[in-house]
Amino acid sequence: MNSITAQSGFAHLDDLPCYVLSCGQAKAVISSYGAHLLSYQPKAGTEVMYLSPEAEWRNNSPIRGGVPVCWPWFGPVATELNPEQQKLPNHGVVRTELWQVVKQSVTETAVSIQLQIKTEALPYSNAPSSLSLTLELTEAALSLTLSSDQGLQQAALHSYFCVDSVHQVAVSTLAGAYLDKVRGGALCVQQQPELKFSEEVDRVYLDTVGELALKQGNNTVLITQQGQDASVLWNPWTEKAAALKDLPDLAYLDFVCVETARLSLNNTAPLQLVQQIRYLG
Ligand SMILES: O=P(O)(O)OC[C@H]1O[C@H](O)[C@H](O)[C@@H](O)[C@@H]1O
Repeated sequence: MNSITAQSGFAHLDDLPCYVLSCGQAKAVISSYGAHLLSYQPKAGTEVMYLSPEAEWRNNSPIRGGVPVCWPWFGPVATELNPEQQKLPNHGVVRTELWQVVKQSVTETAVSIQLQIKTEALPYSNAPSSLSLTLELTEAALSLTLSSDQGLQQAALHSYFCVDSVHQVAVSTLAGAYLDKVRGGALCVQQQPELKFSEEVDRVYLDTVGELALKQGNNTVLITQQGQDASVLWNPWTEKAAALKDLPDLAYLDFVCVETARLSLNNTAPLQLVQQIRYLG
């Protein structure tokens, strides 16, 4: 029977408020803390998302792993959004807030939940705004849709995908221009369609296509994106992983981040950012 059930705690994250969605063999777990997807299993025993065994959620910590929601800025806040130069967190303000569940739906073919957060004022605007994340699970795929009636903001679905070994993974199609944050944001061009990992990667791909494929061995995860103007590929590699307190030193081997992002600060259109994840075993 398809269902949505409330659950307290997930993995080692005691008391974390969660919802478990089941659709046929597929299962997803989302927390209302940050509207944070924690797990996606297209079938029993097959986990698609990476969750750090050292992730924390108390004391205002964003959860390391799953799908953090970044909004209304990505990375360090841009000066345009922070004219008073306040000390503001990386990746916006909603990763560590409790969201409200505003809709739930269970049918024979799909299970969905919508979470919403309202803010009275953002650092750069006194206008109230609201943001919602809809998670839809079918037997074939999991979709995350992040929407807001506001433009002029940044947003990202910062997905951590688990891999057997980062050395064995390729992400395609990523040919084209990218900003290399490991090299001070230098504008570079990738000639080949695939990205393989052999060092720290922190790249903002600008010519981003609607469907990316994360391949390893016989498995492929298809990542379909809409509403994005960039895809961010991240793996911290050895030194940065060791420096992150909520990630085991060797955990850089276990995941890659493929992030669907909208980074333009000039886009006035309402936000509608979609990432759909499909596992082909
Ligand atoms: O440690 P966090 O705030 O979660 O950020 C983790 C990473 O997110 C993105 O991938 C950025 O491009 C990286 O520069 C950043 O290090």
